[in-house]
Amino acid sequence: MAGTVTAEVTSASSIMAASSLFYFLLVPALVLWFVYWKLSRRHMLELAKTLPGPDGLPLVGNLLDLVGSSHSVFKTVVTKGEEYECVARLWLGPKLVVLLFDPRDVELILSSQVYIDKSHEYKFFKPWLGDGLLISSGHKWRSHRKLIAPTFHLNVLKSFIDLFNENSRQVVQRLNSEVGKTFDAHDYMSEATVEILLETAMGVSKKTQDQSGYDYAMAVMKMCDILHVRHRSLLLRANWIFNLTNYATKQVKLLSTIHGLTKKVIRNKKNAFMQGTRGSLAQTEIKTSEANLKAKMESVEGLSFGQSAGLKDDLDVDNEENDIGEKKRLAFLDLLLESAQNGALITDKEIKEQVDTIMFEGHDTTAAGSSFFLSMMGIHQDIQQKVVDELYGIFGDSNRPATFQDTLEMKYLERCLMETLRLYPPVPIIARQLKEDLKLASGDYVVPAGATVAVATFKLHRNEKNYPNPTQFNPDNFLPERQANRHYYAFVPFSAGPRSCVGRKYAMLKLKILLSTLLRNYRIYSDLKQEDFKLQADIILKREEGFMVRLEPRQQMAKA
Ligand code: HEM
Repeated sequence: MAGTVTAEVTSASSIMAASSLFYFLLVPALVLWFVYWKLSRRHMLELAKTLPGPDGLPLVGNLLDLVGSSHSVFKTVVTKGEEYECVARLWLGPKLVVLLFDPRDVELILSSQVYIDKSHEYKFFKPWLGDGLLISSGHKWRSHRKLIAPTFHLNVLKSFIDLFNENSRQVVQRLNSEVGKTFDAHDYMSEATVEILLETAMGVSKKTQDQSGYDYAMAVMKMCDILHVRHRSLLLRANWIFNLTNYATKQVKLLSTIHGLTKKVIRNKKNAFMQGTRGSLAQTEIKTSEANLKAKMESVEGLSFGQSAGLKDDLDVDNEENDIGEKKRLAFLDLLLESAQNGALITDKEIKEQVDTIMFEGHDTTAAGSSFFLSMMGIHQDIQQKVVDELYGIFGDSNRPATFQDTLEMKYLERCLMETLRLYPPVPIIARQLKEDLKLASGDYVVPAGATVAVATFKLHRNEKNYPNPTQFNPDNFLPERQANRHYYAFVPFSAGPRSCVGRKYAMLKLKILLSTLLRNYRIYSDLKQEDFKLQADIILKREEGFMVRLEPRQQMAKA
């Protein structure tokens, strides 16, 4: 008995000794780690001190500015940003974020092959988009970009024109039930853009779609809200804390809707492949002889975004690399499935990630862009009339579908679209992680390695030096002569350089057909003015109150 007690006492005291040794070692280990952490950040802190920026509180920095509703945060950031002309430094807890607003600095970031990695904030997309084009880096990004960019080549896009027209007419029919009422145009634009993507890039016909694009679009919107909350909250950035919250449960549910659709799309397409229906939508044989290369280059220039304003288009770099020799052009999902069958280019998991990426990037951005465009037309009746006059010049009283040539003639409509993307860029922030110091061109500043650099397109596009009276909706900002005198990086709604948007020609062609069809059929009104917009600081720029407009049918497009 006495022996047992002695043994217990001995074992208890050895546990105590071990735990005191643990604490004895833990404290110096923590101190050492803290000293190392401090020293490793010294360079960053010293350089950060030289950058202009609002004062913050100890430990949390400027995080309190990000507390509140999406709209109030947006307003606070925009108001505080007014003080800073080219660059502003923010501390989000220990995280250094440097916002750039000067085109010369924006060029250094976006045109670079070095500052090419996305910032840590993009990792919250991972459960949704995996290692898709938007967030991947290094060899994987490069090889997949090379594979995917040509699937949005002009010759593929031209084969989508009938589907763009057909879907646009269906939107016109659906909108018939809203005539005379005030309603949120974004709901219709979201549904339409999802369905158009499914039929074109994914090549899945309407008959095989048994789930509405609307459910998918709504789930995407709610997912973006969750990601945005995580961007703003220091606590929710940690996965282990996030996973304990209600947000994580919601995310699982939303992802099951989102992935449910994309999995079904791939399954349907694979079945069609097995049955021998390959590349049914967009397969085009192209012989790149010298003569048709010339013709092709001319037509590509004809569909650069901003063709009427003479903007250069760095997408051609992607396509030039792939333009050598004789080629078979396939639409996006056809090409990915064929590449997977032919060998090692892409795995099933990677196909799924790219489909999720294109479905997201391809619909939410264009839904926002088209909804802002309709709002602008509703507010600026005189400008709407000018667009309609142009369309009358092209189509007369006919309600025939638009051809590719027609879209080239929609020069004023295109200017209105670009002006919309200037004032309301659907992607209001583009962020990169700096692995090396960056010397800015706008002033004597160096942004240190380790910082997140964010191109704030919203503010960049409203710089008075580049756009006189910058908050006014003025499509003439995109007259060729005005554009020629402006820095190329003063307008980057699709980003620019090696990581620019692969879908921008697709977006421009689709938007021109969709929006011209809507304007040929309806006159649009808005009771709210631009000053009334409650813009939301979201992943994709939105209006908190919705995109409220009213419609009246146009009997014909005759001049007013
Ligand atoms: C008005 C419409 C659109 C706008 C304003 C837009 C804007 C952008 C921007 C700013 C980026 C860079 C994002 C970043 O670096 O964080 C981007 C990338 C991307 N966009 Fe778009 N986009 C639009 C439409 C589309 C469409 C229709 C597609 C596909 C069908 C698409 C596919 C992509 C992809 C895959 C990327 C990632 C490219 C890469 O990192 O290599 N986008 N887009």
